[in-house]
Amino acid sequence: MLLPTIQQPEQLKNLSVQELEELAVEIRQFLIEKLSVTGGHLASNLGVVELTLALHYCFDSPRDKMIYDVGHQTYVHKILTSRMDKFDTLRKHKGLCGFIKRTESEHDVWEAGHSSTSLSAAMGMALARDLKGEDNRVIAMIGDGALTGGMAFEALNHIGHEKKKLVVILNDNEMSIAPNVGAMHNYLSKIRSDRHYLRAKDEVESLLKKIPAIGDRLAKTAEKMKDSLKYMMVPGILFEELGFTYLGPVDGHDLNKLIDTLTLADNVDGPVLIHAVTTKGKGYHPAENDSHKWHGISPYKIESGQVLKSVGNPMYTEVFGQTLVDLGKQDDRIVAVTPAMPGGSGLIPFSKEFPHRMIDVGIAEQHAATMCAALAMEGMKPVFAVYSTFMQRAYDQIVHDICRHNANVMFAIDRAGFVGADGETHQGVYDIAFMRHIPNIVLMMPKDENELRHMMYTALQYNDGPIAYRYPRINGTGVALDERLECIPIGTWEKLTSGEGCAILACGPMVEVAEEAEAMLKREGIQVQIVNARFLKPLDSAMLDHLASSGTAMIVLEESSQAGSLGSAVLEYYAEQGTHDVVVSLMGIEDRFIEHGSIKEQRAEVGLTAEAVCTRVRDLISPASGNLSKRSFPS
Ligand SMILES: Cc1ncc(C[n+]2csc(CCOP(=O)(O)OP(=O)(O)O)c2C)c(N)n1
Ligand SMILES: CC(=O)[C@@H](O)[C@H](O)COP(=O)(O)O
Ligand SMILES: [Mg+2]
Repeated sequence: MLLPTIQQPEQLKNLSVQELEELAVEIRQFLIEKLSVTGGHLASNLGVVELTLALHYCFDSPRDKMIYDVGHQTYVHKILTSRMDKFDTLRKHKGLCGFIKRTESEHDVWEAGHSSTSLSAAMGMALARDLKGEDNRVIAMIGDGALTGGMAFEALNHIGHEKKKLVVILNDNEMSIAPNVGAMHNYLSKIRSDRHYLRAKDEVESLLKKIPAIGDRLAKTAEKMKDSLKYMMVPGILFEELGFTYLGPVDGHDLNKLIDTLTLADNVDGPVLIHAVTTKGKGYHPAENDSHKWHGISPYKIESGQVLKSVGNPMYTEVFGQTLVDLGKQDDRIVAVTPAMPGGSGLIPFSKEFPHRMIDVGIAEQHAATMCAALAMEGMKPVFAVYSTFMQRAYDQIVHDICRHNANVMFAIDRAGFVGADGETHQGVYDIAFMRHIPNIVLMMPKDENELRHMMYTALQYNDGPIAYRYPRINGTGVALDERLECIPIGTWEKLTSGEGCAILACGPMVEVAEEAEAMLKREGIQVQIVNARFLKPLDSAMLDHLASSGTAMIVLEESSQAGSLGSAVLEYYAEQGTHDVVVSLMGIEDRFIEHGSIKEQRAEVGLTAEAVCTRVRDLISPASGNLSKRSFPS
């Protein structure tokens, strides 16, 4: 066994290619075994074993900067950089991060989680290197999916212009999470698969070499012919025209070829793009067969590939997906738009029912948002189905193209709140803050999956501009689903208890936390009232005025950034109303990034628990509290 002997990447340089190949087998076995217990991004990592070995064999990390796009495919990098023994804690609370993490290793030089940033980072590091007069290499590994992200094209454009020495490894496995889409994908497929195309290229090149330079006029003709033939035959001409030296396509599992190609690339002065062709899920049959499912996988049985699904009520995402099918049958104006997340967003049923009305635009949130605005302006009812965290990419398009046009776009914001194992790069905790201040937007969050369905129906009937509903990455509550859907009056909250006493204004899954706290406090003889603050914009001003006039102390309980979200909106409201003798205590997420772990652990870490709510209520109502001194600013 070679793997246990590898503590540092430089040890690879002493191995023969055959030994590297043996190491690749051991690494795959290690990944398959470890992730059968922890879960994680198995397919992507199985696909980059040889690429990562060749990278560390040919270059010298951390002096040479290795930048991984998204960073979900860095388990092999972590194995080779002394973290093998931590894989039992992969994506666990305070354990090994599932993405690149600078605090874990000096070899982790660029963190991500969101796609398509690697080329910009590579350009920045190459520019800094040259300005400092240093000579380290800069290598970025980007997948074919990540290459569909607009940022990647911005960076390609700039890199090709500046012609800095750097290497881009395009890991082309034909897959994003789902099968990849787009014209770039089709172009790469042509290069990858047209063997005739490649054979012809050799013949053409040998022909071109035979054309003697005869006299100036003919020589110019020959040159033009060479260019046009090259244009037709040389694969990767697109990248060549952008200023890169294109090398490939090369078998991304052939270590000999990879090492030769990386060595060749290292001798090119200027930007090089290596087109590596790989198989996502390589080496594990279930993952190779269905790399969409095995992109991000739960624990599984190795022999059968049976996933050990956690039991529980249907996820909110599932209820969303099924309800959208029902609504889609009633209204053929509905078009679902997803930036590369058809599976994760629950849109597969809708795409099967309405293949022409589910549009996957690739990893292109900005394009998706603006396209939705135009769809709406042409009378369609677009659903922009997007994870909260990835919607951050489209902030300007939401302001400039959707809300300013007051376009009837419906936002289905999934993964709202803590997301668990993906951690800080994926937490859906900022969208209330960055959406509620945009004019014309209506923003809702249901207390359960039944209310989600009513909100989806409300959004469909709403024709006064953009309207959004946000829902979490958790199982539903199991509440019965109404057959008949009705509109919820815009801007109305829901009083869930008849009692008086301290009011807990809770949204989304925090309603359940509030109900748990209410039961605990009742046993102490303390009454609280619970309000389902299901509209984040507009607020229920009548309810807020009533609470203030009755002198009720309030707690705003939300699984989102405390700064700028619902709690801030309530404080702003009272300030604008000149209501100064009101007590509002905020319970949200403090001003820091919350790392990976379970959602339960993340909530506990920031005090979004029933116990913490009870403590806050007791503090608020205790005689010593002196209400006014308790006017609460974000804690
Ligand atoms: C901005 C953004 N949108 C969506 C995602 C979700 N996402 C994570 S990995 C991935 C596909 C990446 O495909 P590729 O780059 O080809 O990597 P592979 O997994 O195929 O190796 C997507 C869409 C993301 N991380 N960032
Ligand atoms: C790496 C990445 O961004 C995606 O794979 C993401 O992890 C998917 O998240 P879900 O598992 O919540 O769909
Ligand atoms: Mg891919």
